[in-house]
Amino acid sequence: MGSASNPLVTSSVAVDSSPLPSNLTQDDLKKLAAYKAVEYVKSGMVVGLGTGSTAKHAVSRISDLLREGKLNDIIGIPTSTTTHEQAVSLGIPLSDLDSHPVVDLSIDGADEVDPSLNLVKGRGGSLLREKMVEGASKKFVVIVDESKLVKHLGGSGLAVPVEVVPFCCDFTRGKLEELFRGAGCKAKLRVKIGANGGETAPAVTDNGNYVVDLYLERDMGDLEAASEKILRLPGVVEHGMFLGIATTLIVAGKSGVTVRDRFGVKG
Ligand SMILES: O=C(CO)[C@H](O)[C@H](O)COP(=O)(O)O
Repeated sequence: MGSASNPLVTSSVAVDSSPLPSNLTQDDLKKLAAYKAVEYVKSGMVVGLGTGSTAKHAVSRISDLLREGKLNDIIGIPTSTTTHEQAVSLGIPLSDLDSHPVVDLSIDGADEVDPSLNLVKGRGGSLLREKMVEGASKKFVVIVDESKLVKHLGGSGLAVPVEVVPFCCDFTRGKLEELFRGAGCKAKLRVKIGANGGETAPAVTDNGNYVVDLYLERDMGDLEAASEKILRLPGVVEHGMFLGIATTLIVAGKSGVTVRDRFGVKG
């Protein structure tokens, strides 16, 4: 895994620089990025299957290509129960990291991407399994529409998720808020919204844990240091900052689809 603080050498390649039709929806852009990413999938690969509204397009594209005989012998490693269910329903053969500890390629969305290809993930709640699978991948292709690009992680003003154990989760929430007080942090336990619109209970991850969402007013500074501080807190399981893990970024925006590779980290 690379370092967030290393200067990066990246290439930016416009694969379709002609502007896209202006009536494309955000979901159309997600699909364009996902389909581009699936071009990296080759027969015989073990493929990490991401979670979320962007990744689901990639999963469904892989299944189409398997059905059409354009791909063969793919083994998918799902990053959530939701993706597991989608892949099963589409007939994609599945396994896990115990049986396939090396993943050739993973494809997944992200909530934020900074200029060094560091990510925030986990607003969909699957950050732990995503980090395990994508961290075990030789290549990790991130697929986003352009709304996900930020100057620094946390810069969207939306959540930076942290998965915590349920035991005394408010204690852990408070400790997390204290850690980033200098960045104007507010830490909130994620709750499930009930059918009537009221808050009912903490949201529970696939691993039986809770999520504390960090909302930052300012840049948290050195990301590796921030990561270390979070992970040192007893009660924290994992956080949603993916530092130096992504190898390729595919962005779909009004001006076209671009691909950026990050060199010197993974093959
Ligand atoms: O990290 C994730 C789930 O835990 C998702 O990849 C992330 O939330 C992006 O989701 P979407 O593609 O729906 O915008």
